[in-house]
Amino acid sequence: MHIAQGVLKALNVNKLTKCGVTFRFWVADWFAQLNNKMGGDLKKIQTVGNYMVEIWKAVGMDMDRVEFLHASEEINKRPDEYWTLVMDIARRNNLKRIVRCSQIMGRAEGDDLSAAQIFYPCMQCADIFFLKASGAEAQCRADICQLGMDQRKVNVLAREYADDARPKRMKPVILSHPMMPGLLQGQEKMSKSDPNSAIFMEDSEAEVRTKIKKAYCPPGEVEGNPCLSYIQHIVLPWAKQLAVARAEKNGGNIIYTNFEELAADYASGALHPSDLKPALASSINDILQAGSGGGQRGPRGREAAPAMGCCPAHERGPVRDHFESNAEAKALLKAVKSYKTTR
Ligand SMILES: N[C@@H](Cc1ccc(O)cc1)C(=O)O
Repeated sequence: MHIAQGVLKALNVNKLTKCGVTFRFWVADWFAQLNNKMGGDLKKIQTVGNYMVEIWKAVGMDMDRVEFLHASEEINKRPDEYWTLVMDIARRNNLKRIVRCSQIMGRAEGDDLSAAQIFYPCMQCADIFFLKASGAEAQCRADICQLGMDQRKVNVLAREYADDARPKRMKPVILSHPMMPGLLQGQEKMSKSDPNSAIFMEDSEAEVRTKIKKAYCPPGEVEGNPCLSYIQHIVLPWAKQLAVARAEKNGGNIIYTNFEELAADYASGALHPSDLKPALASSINDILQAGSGGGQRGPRGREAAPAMGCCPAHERGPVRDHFESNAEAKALLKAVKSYKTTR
């Protein structure tokens, strides 16, 4: 799992549950199978699902108002309701409209899609109206769809369908998080097949340093700079600050608590990539490593940074430790690493 799926998701969930929202995770095992992930092996897919849940728990997602639902199980509990919805959505949309949703499966519209990949968007759209607790009223739907920007097309389809359905249905609110770019030049997206394009939740301290060192970070350029995206969307929201250790001649040590100030300094050249990158790597390592004391450790010679604001200290970022010290988690990670991914 890359850091956007791990940390960004946990941040979003914590923000929502803090406001009183109940967050239902739809563990989309059947969807991965329809999309031929893991060669369509449902057992492997479910192991990957369990590993993801394990990471979210370890990274400090506040579990009080979080539920995990497995698509394959939930659909089989109320098949009449589910498939009636799927058929109605399929009947009210032409093939072109469904194919336009291909991005939600990581496919392009021009790809040679299987018939399963035509089911997929119809089913994902149905999920939104199916997700309320069983026995819910006929108007049932997820109130808010919180997914990545890459899932927007199907969420819009659901809003359109809400108007087309008879009787009409309530429209869901779409809350999309931005997509994190890949770390290397020209990588619009992180790629699971190129380990250097993303930080993974179980990367070692040294791997994080090497990846950030290699990352694209053109001096003075804020737009399209993946290092700055990481700071804006992951480090600052999580750690509330970025502490940069700098030689006196380069301006001395500085702590940023807000992205606009950091971006302005970066754009003007006052903050240089060679000072920014080690700070970013340390900060990511703090997020992933409980053993270092979470957010306590600033760059060398600095006063300790305050603890991460996002969650209680005892729940903070023990991802790396967890997968080392917990036998079950360790076995899960080993199994997942042994799988060959399929496109
Ligand atoms: N399409 C999503 C997975 C998903 C499937 C069904 C849903 O209802 C929601 C999400 C993805 O690829 O990440």
